[in-house]
Amino acid sequence: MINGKNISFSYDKNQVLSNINIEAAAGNIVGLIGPNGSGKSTFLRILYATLESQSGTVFIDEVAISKISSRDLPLHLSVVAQEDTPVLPISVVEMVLLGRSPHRSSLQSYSKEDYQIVTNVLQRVGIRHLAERNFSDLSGGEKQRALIARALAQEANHLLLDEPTNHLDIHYQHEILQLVQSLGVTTIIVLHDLNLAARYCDEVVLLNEGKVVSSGSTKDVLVPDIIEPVYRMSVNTYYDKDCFQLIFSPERQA
Ligand SMILES: Nc1ncnc2c1ncn2[C@@H]1O[C@H](COP(=O)(O)OP(=O)(O)OP(=O)(O)O)[C@@H](O)[C@H]1O
Repeated sequence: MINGKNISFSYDKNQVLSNINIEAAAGNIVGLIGPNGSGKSTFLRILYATLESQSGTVFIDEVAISKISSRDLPLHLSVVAQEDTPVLPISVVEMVLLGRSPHRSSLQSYSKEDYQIVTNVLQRVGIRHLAERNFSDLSGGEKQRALIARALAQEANHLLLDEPTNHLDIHYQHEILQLVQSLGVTTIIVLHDLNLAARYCDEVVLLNEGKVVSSGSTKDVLVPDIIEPVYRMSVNTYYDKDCFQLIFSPERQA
């Protein structure tokens, strides 16, 4: 379980999060959605402890994150963040192997099992053929899949993803989210595409201007009355087999 309780945060005097609560129950996928600048990435950074909130607490399986050492945290929590590019040249396989480092001491070399896990996750995200390529030479979508592979190689049972479908073509957007769904890992995922959220998330938390506008089951939150004023778009819903989806059109000018 991942729990953020009463989280507030300001950059200097600019308050960007006010009293945010989120709960991802074991094995659930919770979507964090909201317009540009609503505070999603800031909130996610607080959840993985690269930013410290001025008030509130984050819990991983009911243990306050401040009580988990920085060495142990990656055993519990994998993260795919935005702008996560290595400074030094590194091959794809070396990059994904970094996901295994929390499982060994700094003096230990990677084991046969580590290499096997890395081969498996490269296969699962569809980039096994790129294993020996330089990471920084990959396309945006290939890089994104390598970063997801690294998070999977980490084998933590909690996952935070900041716009993992960024740069991915429509096939891989669905393939990666199906993969995340198949893991059964407790996940909080920032998504801009509300139809992907509708299809793959169990619950969503909708932020606007640093506040929670609505949270709960995906089908209760992603409804026109809630979505239209936040995104200033006209919204209709329809069912694609058993999954509801949204159709957007610009609001008519008066
Ligand atoms: N390092 C920073 N210093 C000061 N202000 C910041 C910083 N990072 C973000 N902000 C501001 O905090 C607010 C929330 O930004 P954040 O990136 O969390 O929003 P977001 O919902 O993830 O946006 P987007 O959908 O555009 O990625 C914005 O007004 C942004 O300008």
